[in-house]
Amino acid sequence: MSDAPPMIAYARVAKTFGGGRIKAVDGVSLSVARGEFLAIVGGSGSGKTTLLRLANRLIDADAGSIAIEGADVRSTDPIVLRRRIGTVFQAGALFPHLTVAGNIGITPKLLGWPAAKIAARVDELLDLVRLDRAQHRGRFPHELSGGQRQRVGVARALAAKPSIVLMDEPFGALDPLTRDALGDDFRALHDRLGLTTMLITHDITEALLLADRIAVMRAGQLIAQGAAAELAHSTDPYVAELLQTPRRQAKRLGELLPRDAGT
Ligand SMILES: Nc1ncnc2c1ncn2[C@@H]1O[C@H](COP(=O)(O)OP(=O)(O)OP(=O)(O)O)[C@@H](O)[C@H]1O
Repeated sequence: MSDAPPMIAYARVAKTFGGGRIKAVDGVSLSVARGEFLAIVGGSGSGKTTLLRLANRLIDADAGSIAIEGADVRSTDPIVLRRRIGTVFQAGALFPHLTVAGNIGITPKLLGWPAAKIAARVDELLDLVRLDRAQHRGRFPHELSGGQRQRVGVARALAAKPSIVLMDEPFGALDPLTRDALGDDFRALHDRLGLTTMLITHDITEALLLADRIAVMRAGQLIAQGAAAELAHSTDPYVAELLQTPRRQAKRLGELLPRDAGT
């Protein structure tokens, strides 16, 4: 066992809004190991986005602490934090007036990289997210499909070589096939680059298929966490309910698409 601290560690974290009336995050303790892919699932308003925003200090916790590689985020310069943490949000989060190259290069530009180095990095990232360089570099976001926009969003998040990627429903607005392909591609990138990823999704099937571990949020609380097989043994009724749909679908699809069909 390594003594290295977790990449991300939440300890009894709480965050309220509305003068304390809304407990968005309510006493959450959660560790994410280096190289781990963690999915956060839960209903609307359960605190998923708030949990993610606390990690890169878009908002600050009211109680508890959050550490990145053992260092409290409150004592880390937010600029340094955002360089180490890439973020990908829902479709449409690109700057509409900037080209693909402009969008991908924005963080390196803010960090003062020379133009030639930014251009080389943009091309490298276009390759990484499997978009043809010449075809896409000069396009504007409105000239791209939803899936291409999200690939640019991933490239932008990776531009300054972060070790952590936070994703908030990144594939939510896409058609199922594009969503599936993008999810698989990102998972491969996560593995190849040795990233640590936290991904929010409403879709428990997506979480089960992509993540190493799943954290289940409900009313601001973390009610369960574990790999698929561990969640399958949870006695929590909400977790059981969440797993019902993928179980039913898997059974039905297994019946509709028998392995030996057509042979
Ligand atoms: N800036 C804010 N001001 C006031 N209330 C907020 C703010 N941000 C979040 N909330 C409230 O905190 C709770 C948790 O919100 P959060 O966005 O974290 O949930 P979520 O699980 O990400 O939801 P969704 O899946 O719908 O995006 C909700 O009741 C929400 O209305």
